[in-house]
Order: sequence, then structure tokens, then C-alpha cells
Amino acid sequence: MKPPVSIAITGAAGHIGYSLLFRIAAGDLLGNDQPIILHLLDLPQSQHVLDGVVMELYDCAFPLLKNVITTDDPLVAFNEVDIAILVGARPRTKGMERKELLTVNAEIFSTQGKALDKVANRNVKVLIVGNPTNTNTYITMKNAPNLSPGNFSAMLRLDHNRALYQVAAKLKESVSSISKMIIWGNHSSTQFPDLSHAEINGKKVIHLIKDQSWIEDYFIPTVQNRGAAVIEARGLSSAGSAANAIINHLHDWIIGTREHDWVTMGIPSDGSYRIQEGVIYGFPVTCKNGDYTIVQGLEINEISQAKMLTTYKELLEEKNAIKHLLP
Ligand SMILES: NC(=O)c1ccc[n+]([C@@H]2O[C@H](COP(=O)([O-])OP(=O)(O)OC[C@H]3O[C@@H](n4cnc5c(N)ncnc54)[C@H](O)[C@@H]3O)[C@@H](O)[C@H]2O)c1
Ligand SMILES: O=C(O)C[C@H](O)C(=O)O
Repeated sequence: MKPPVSIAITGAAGHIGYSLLFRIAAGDLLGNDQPIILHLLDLPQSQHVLDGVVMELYDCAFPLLKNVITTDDPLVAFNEVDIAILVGARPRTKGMERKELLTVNAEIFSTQGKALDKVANRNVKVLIVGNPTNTNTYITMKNAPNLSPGNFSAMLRLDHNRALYQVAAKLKESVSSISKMIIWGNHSSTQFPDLSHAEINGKKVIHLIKDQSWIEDYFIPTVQNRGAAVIEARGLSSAGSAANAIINHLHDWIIGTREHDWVTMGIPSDGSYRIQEGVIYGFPVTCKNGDYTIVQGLEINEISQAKMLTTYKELLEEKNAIKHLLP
């Protein structure tokens, strides 16, 4: 039997938490031979909800679930954890842009960054989900100077999956036949869902679609605004699809990406594709042995470059707005 992996999840009493915990405990993240210990963090007023969730987790009799710790203290939640999933934050409601959450949520991530810095395993993999995810990742990373920047990533996998589905539906092909999708930049309505490198069985998707207006007028805005469309329809932000994207993101980061494919992760730029070093930007990456590598050498035309710049500029503005929260 392998030694257990400790996984912290913040906002565990919330909607995403409820869709996520049971799948992790069932083995969807790390496989059905990997025992796990869950560290669940939520606010003091949500502890009673968390107690109910823990009863249900135990009632599933998951063979892999070795222990569950609940707490309202980040120092307890992150103590020696191998993986930290930072979900706990306020979601937006109808009519809001995600960056409007910066002022209400940013503080959470400076506190939690400091706690991770103090007590987490030095190899901890930290995935920030709470919005606005890119800038919250920046705040968390900057407040944890003793951990490597490579330990932090923001979630753009939901956008990546949304893009895969739109193409699969358009071409009546299976989702798994599509490779090399990219979401550049911010998890916001300025993101650039880029089809120019995507392939199906070695053929370029853009040559199969043969309809530039579908790409410009339907595909890109649909993916950019899908979060808002879900909020409009459900009255609540995505939870099931977000939990699924969390599992996909961490699974691929830890276990590795498919051959001849890549995934999108929000990671600190190393200067690639003219994005200033340190900015948390959605890039195509391959993963192996627990590390990611930015896919290099992709040809970027002028139109794509302009779209990549728009979303980059928004990230610089967000970064500027939270300067006071950086050490
Ligand atoms: N990156 C993405 O793709 C993506 C997708 C969906 C949702 N989100 C974001 O995820 C966040 C959570 O969404 P949700 O639907 O689960 O919201 P929710 O309101 O249902 O749950 C949030 C939980 O976080 C808890 N919380 C708040 N502050 C906390 C703190 N300081 N420490 C610990 N817990 C805290 C709340 O008590 C609550 O239980 C939102 O910011 C949402 O916008 C991101
Ligand atoms: O759109 C939101 O506010 C929630 C989430 O970021 C999403 O993309 O569904």
C-alpha cells in the first residue's frame, strides 16, 4: 500500500467542494491505489455544514479515504500537505465581471499564501480556483516566497474543456479526438481561445471547420462568456464542471499529459510569447514527472498576437490593483 497523500481543499463546504470531495475520495484524481487524507478548510460559520459533508464522506465507505481533518485555521489545513486546492472565495453573481471580486477575495489569498509558505510540504502543488483565479494565484505565490513559483497554478482548464466541447459538437467528433487546444491569458472574458493549432487525428481543426465567422463570432465569445451564461441559467456559478476541471488539471500536472497533446494551465510566465516574467498567464503546457513545460515555438500571427496582448494588459491592470497585498 502506498503512503497517503494529504490534500487540502479550501471552501470545502461550498458548491464546488460538494462536487469535488467525493470524486477525489473515490480515486478520480490520483488513481484507485492511492490512499488520501483530506484537510478541509472553511470559515467558522460553515463548520456545521462541513460536519455534514464529512458524515457523508464517511458514509460512502471509500476504501482510499484514510482520514478527514476539518478546520477554520489555514495553518492546520495546510500543515504538510502535498496538494492544496484553493477554492474558498466569493463567487460572482449575474452581471458581474470576475475582476470585480478582486477587492472581496484578494485578502484571502495573501493570508493563505503566508500559511502555505510556513507549513506546507516544500513540493506542494497549489491550484488556485477562487476568482479572479490568475491574480489570486499571483497574490498567493508572492506571499509564499519560500516555495518555488513552479508550485503554483491558476485554473483555466474549465475554459479549455469548454473549447474542446464546442469543437467536438461542431464537427460531430469525439472530445478525446481533439488535441492542441489553447486558452491564452486570463480566466476572464478577455481570454483568447485559440483554435489555430488544434488538431483532430493530425488534421488542423481550422481546415475542417472552414468557417472563420463561426470561430470569430460564435466559438470565441461562447467560450469567453460561458461562465456568465451558466450563472444566468443556474443563478449560481459552475460547480460540477469546475470540480471536474480541478481533477483534470491536477491529474495531468501530477500524472502527465497525453502524448502529442498539451493542456492549458495558468502559470507564472518565464517570458515566453512576449509575456512579462512572473505574470500568471494561460499557456499550453506539457507535464511529465510532476513538472510542466511551456510549449515553445508556436507560430503566432498578428491577429492572435493582438488578442494575446489584450488579455495580458488586463492581467497587468489586475496586478496593479493588488500591489498593496504583496509583501
Ligand atoms: N477558475 C475557475 O474556473 C472557477 C470555476 C468556478 C468557480 N470558480 C470560483 O470558485 C470560488 C468558489 O465557488 P463556489 O461555487 O464553491 O462558491 P460557494 O460560495 O458555494 O463556496 C465558497 C466557500 O468558500 C468558503 N470561504 C469563503 N472565504 C473563505 C476563507 N477565507 N477560507 C476558507 N473558506 C472560505 C465559504 O464559506 C463557502 O463555503 C468562487 O470564487 C468562484 O468564482 C472558479
Ligand atoms: O464565471 C464564473 O464566475 C465562475 C467560473 O469562473 C466559470 O468560469 O464558470
